[in-house]
Amino acid sequence: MVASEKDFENAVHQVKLLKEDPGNDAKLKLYALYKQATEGPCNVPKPRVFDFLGRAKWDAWTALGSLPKETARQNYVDFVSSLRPSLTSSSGEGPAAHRSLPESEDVVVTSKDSITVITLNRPAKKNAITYQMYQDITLALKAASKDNSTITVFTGNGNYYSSGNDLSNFSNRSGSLQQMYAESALTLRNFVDSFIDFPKPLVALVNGPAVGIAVTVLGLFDAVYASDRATFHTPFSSLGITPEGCSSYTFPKIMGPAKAAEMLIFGKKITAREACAQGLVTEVFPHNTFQKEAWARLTAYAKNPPKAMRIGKQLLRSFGKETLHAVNAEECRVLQERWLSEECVNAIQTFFSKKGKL
Ligand SMILES: CCCCC/C=C/C(=O)SCCNC(=O)CCNC(=O)[C@H](O)C(C)(C)COP(=O)(O)OP(=O)(O)OC[C@H]1O[C@@H](n2cnc3c(N)ncnc32)[C@H](O)[C@@H]1OP(=O)(O)O
Repeated sequence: MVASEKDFENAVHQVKLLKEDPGNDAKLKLYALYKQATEGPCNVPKPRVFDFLGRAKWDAWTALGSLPKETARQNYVDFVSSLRPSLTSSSGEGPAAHRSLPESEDVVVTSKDSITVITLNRPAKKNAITYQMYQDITLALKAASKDNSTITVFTGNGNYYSSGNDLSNFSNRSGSLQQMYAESALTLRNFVDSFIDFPKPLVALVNGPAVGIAVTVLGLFDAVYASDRATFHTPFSSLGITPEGCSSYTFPKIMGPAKAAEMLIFGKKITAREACAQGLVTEVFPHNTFQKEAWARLTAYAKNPPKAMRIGKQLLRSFGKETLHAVNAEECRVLQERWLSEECVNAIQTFFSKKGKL
C-alpha cells in the first residue's frame, strides 16, 4: 500500500511528538527522506567543509539519489512507525495510548464508576485550549476509546467550561508562519477526528460558559448536560475566522440553518436553555444541583451493558462519518487560510491589548 498525503503529514506530526531523541542517524534519515519526499532529489549546493551538520544532511539527502518522491514518502512513514516506542503516539497504537492517565496538568484524566472523565484544568485562563492541550486531548480520547470504561465524560474545572482556542497559540511558537499554520491545521484536524471516531458514548458536562471550539465539537457528543450558568458562543466572524469542529455541517442539522447561521456567522451568544430548545444541549440543570443530578444520571447510564451502548452509538453515528471527516478536512483547510488574514491578525492583537473581550 502506498502512503497517502495524510499518512505522511501524520508521520511528520508524530516526529514532532518524539519523547526521546532517536539519535543522529535516525534524525539524518528522517531529514533526508522528508526532503526527498517533498522536494525530490537533492538540489542545493554542497555546504562548506566546516559546516559539519549541513554536510551530514546534504550527504544523507544526496545518498537517496533519484528515489521517487512517493517511495521516499512511504519509507518515511514506515521509518516513523518503526520509531513508535519512543513516540507519544496519537495513532492509538503505541504504548502511550494505553496509559490510563496522560501526564498533563492542563488536561486531567480520571476514572470513576466505569466512567473516564477528561477535565480541562486551566481555570485561571478560563480553560483556554493550548496547542499542547489539543494533542493531550486527542491522546486522552484515544486512550479512553481502549480503556475499560463504558462512558467518557468531558468537563471543565472552575467557572468556565472553556473559553475555546487559546488566542496565544500562534504567538509563542517557532518556525515560519506558513509552517505553524499548517501544523496547527493538522493538529486541529486530528483533534476533531478523534471526536468523530470516538466509539463509546461521549457526554459533555458543561459547567459554565463555553466558547469557540469548545462549543462546536459538542455537535459530535452523544449527550450534553449543562448548568443553567452555561452560555454557548462562537464568535468566529469577529475573530476573522470560520467555523470548525464540523459545526458547519452538524449545527444546521441539529438546529436548522437559520439558528446555525445566527450562531456561526453572526456570533450570537445563547443561554443553556436556548441551546436546549435548539437541540444542542440535552438537558439543563440548576447550577447548584448540576453536578449531583448529572452524575446521578451518568452513574446509572454507565451500568448499561457496554457493548450494547457501543453498537447503538455505531448505528446512530457511523453512516455520517465519511461526511464528517470530509467536512473536518475542508474546515481546517479554510481556517489555515483565514489565520493569515488581516482580519484575524487584528482581532487577536485587539484581544491581547485588552480592548477586545467577547
Ligand atoms: C489551533 C486550533 C485553532 C482552533 C480554532 C478555534 C477557534 C476558537 O475557539 S475561537 C474562540 C476563541 N476564544 C475567545 O475569543 C475568547 C477570548 N476570551 C475572552 O473574551 C474573555 O477572556 C472571556 C469572555 C472568555 C472571559 O472574560 P473575563 O471573565 O473577564 O476573564 P479574563 O478575560 O480576565 O480571563 C482570565 C485570563 O484568561 C485569559 N484568557 C481567557 N480566555 C482566553 C483565550 N481564549 N485565549 C487566551 N487567553 C485567554 C485572559 O487573557 C486572562 O489572562 P490574564 O490577563 O493573564 O489573567
